[in-house]
Amino acid sequence: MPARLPLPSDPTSSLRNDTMAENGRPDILYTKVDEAPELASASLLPIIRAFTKQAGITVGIKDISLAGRILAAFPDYLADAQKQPDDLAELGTLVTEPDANVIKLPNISASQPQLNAAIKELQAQGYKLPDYPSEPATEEEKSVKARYDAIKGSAVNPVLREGNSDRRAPKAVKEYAKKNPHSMGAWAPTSRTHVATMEHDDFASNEKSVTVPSASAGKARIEHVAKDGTVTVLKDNFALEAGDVVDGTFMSAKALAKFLVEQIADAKAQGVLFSVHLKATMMKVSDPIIFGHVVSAFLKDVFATHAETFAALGVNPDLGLGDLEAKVATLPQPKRGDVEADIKAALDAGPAMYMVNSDKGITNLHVSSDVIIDASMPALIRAGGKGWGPDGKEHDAKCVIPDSSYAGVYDAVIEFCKKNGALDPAKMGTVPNVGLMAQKAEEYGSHPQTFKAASDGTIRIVDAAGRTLIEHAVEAGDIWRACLTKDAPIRDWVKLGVSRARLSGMPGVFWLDRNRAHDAELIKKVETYLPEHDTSGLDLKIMAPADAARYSTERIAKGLDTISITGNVLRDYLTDLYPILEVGTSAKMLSIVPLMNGGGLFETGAGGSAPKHVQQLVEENYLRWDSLGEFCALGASLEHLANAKGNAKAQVLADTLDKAIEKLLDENKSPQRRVGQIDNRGSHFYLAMYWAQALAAQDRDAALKAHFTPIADALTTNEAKIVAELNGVQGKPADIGGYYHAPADKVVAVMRPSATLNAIIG
Ligand SMILES: NC(=O)C1=CN([C@@H]2O[C@H](COP(=O)(O)OP(=O)(O)OC[C@H]3O[C@@H](n4cnc5c(N)ncnc54)[C@H](OP(=O)(O)O)[C@@H]3O)[C@@H](O)[C@H]2O)C=CC1
Ligand SMILES: O=C(O)CCC(=O)C(=O)O
Ligand SMILES: [Mg+2]
Repeated sequence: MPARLPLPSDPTSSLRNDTMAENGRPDILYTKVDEAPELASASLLPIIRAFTKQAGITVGIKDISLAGRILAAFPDYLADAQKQPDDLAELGTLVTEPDANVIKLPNISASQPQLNAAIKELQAQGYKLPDYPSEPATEEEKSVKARYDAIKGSAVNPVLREGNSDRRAPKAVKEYAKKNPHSMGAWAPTSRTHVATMEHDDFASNEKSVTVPSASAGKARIEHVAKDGTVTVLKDNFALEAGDVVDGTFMSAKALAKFLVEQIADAKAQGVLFSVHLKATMMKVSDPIIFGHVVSAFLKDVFATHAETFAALGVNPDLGLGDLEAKVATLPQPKRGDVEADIKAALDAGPAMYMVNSDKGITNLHVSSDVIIDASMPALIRAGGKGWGPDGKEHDAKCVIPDSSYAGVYDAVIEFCKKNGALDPAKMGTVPNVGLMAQKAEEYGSHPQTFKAASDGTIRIVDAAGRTLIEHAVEAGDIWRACLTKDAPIRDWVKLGVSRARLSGMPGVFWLDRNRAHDAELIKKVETYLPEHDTSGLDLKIMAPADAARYSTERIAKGLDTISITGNVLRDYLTDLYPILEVGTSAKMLSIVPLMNGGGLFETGAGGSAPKHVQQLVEENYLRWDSLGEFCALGASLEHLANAKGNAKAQVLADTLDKAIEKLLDENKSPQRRVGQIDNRGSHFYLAMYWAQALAAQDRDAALKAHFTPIADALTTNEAKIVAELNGVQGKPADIGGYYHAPADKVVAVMRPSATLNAIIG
C-alpha cells in the first residue's frame, strides 16, 4: 500500500523553515484544489513563495480538493499515515476571524459519478475507503452515505464564503480585451435559438416568503404531513433569527414531466438541438432530480419497456445517461444488445441533442455536472446562439431552463442579440457584480432543506412556538425547498453595493422583482438599509431581473457600465455571462470576498476547474489554463495583507505584481491554445520575469530591489532557453499518475520542466 506522498502543498513539507505569522499561522493560505487549477499551482506556487518570502510573508496550503475532503472524512478507514486533517472545517472557522487571508482556487463540486470515480481512484491507490452505499441498510452504511453526501456538490464555497462578493474585470484586462477582441459568433435575426421555461408550477411561481418576526425566532422544523395525518419531520433545528428572510417553494413533478415532454417534441418539430441547463453542483439536491426527469422524459419508452431490468441494475436516471450506459454494458448478451438498441432508437427518434463532446459522443444528458448553466449559457450566447450537435456541427438550440426564476435573464440577452447582432468586445462596457452570498444566502444554501415529497400531503415550516410560517400542498415526487437569507449579510450587501457605486462612479441596479415573494421581502430591506448610507449623487435603481438584463445589455452595447447588485444565483450566472461576452472568459475576473469579520477571501476568476484542460495536458502535455485569476487574487491578497498588517513590503510586491500583470497582457504572454506556443507554465515564467523586473526597477524598498535585480537579470538573459525548455516537452502524452489524487512528484515533474527556471526561482 503506497503511503501518502509528501505533497509540496503540505504545510509541513515546505513551510517548516518559514517564519510564521505571530499566531503561528501562515500569513496567506492558498488552497489545494483539483483538475486544471491544481496542475497550475504546481508551477505557480513555487514562484509565489519565492517572491513573497522576501517580504517575510508565509504562504501555507489547505487541501480542499475532492480527494482531500474524502480522505479527511474517513479517518476510521485509513492507516495512520494516510489520515488527513479536515482542512475545510479549519478554513471554515478561520474565515470568521479578522486576520483571515485566503486565496481560494476553484474546486470540483462533485456530481455522484465524479464522487464515485474519485473513491475508486483512491481505493486503487491503497486507501481502504468504503464504496458509496446508494441504498444504505445498516447504521454504518447510513453514516458512510451521510459523510459522502456532505462532500458532494458545492460543499466548499458555501463554507468559505463568509462575506458578500465583489467580482469585476480588472481595468488592464478590460483594456486588453478592447484592444484584442476575442472571437464572437455572429447572431442572425432568424436564429431559432430560444429559452424554454415552465412559468407555472415551478419554484418561481410557488414561492412564499416571510421576514421572520421576533415571535418566530428559534429552532423551526420542516415537516411533511401525509394525507392520513402522519407527520414526518424532514428537518429539525432549522435556526431562524428575527429579521431573516425565509422562503419555501416547490416544483411540481407532474408539471415538470409534462413540460419536458412538450419541449422535447417541440425541439424535434422545430429542428433545433435540445439542451437543458441546470446547476446540479450547487443545487445538489433539486437539480440532479430535475436532470433525472429530463433523462426519463427523453428515454420514456426505454424506461417503461425495461423497468424490471433497470430496477435490477439499480439504474437511477438522476445519475445520467453515462451511468445508465455503463450499467447496461454489464448485462449479458443478447439482453445488452437489445437494451442498447432501444436506447439508440429512442435517442434517434428524439430531437438532435446538444453535445458536450460530439467527437466522443458525450451528450448533454451524460452527467449532470457536464452542463452547468453559468458557463454553458454564456458559451452558447458567445457562439452566436449555437451549440454542437451529434453531427459535430453547430446548430440553433432550444435551451431548457425549467425553473423560471432567472430564465428570463438569458432570454433577454438572446432576444437582444437576435435584434442587434452580437455584442462587440472592442466597444462594449462592463457589468461588474456585487453579490449577496454570505452565510449560505438564498437558493445556494438550500440543499439541507430540499426534499422530494414522499407522498401527497403538505410540507410546512413550523416555528419554535408551533405556528406554521409557510405551507404548501404537494404531490408525491414534488421537489420542495426552503431558502434562508440572513439579515446581517443583506445589510452588508447593500453597503457593498453603495460603496462599489461610489468608488466606480457607475450606476447600480438591484436585480429584484417586486412580484416575486422573496424579492419583495428583500426590497423592503434594501429600502430600509439604503438610507444608512450617503447615496447623494449615486444612480441606484431596482429592476426585475429580465428588465435589468435588458437595460444592462443595452447599456454595454453602447459602451456604458452598470453594476449588477444581485442575489446569490444571479451573482453566479452574471459573473460568467458578462465576463465571457466582455473578455472571453471569466477566468480573468477579480473576485473578492470582503469577509464580514474583516478578513479577506480572494477567489480566482469566476469559472471552474475546466476538466477538458486536464485531458489536453494528458494527451499532449499542453495546459491551456489561464492563471490570470490567480495572479489577480494574489495581488488583492497582498494588498489586503499590506493594509491589515502594515507590511509595506507586501504593498511593494502588490504594486509590482500589478505592473507585471499589465505587461503580461500587453506582451500577450497568456497561455495560447496550441502545442508549440507558451502554455500555462510559460505564462508563469513571464509573470515571474516581469515581476522581478518591476521589483528591480522600483526604489521604494532597497532590499527587495537588491534581491530581485540579479533574479530579473538571470530570467531576462535566459528567456529563450527557459521558453525552449518549457515548450520542448509539449506534443507528447504526459503522465500525471492520477486524476483526482495525482501523486505530487509526477505532477511537479510535468509542471516544472525547465531546470533553468527552477534553479533561478529555487
Ligand atoms: N469557484 C469554484 O469553485 C467553481 C467551481 N466550478 C466547478 O468546476 C467544474 C467545471 O465547471 P464548468 O462549468 O465546466 O466550468 P469551467 O469554467 O471549468 O469550464 C468552462 C470553460 O471555460 C473556459 N475556462 C474556464 N476557466 C479557464 C481558465 N482559467 N483558463 C482558460 N479557460 C478557462 C474553458 O473554455 P473555452 O474553451 O471556452 O476557453 C472551459 O472549458 C465543476 O466541477 C464545477 O462545479 C465551477 C465554477 C466555479
Ligand atoms: O460552488 C460551485 O459549485 C460553483 C461556484 C460558482 O460557479 C461560482 O461561484 O461562480
Ligand atoms: Mg459560477
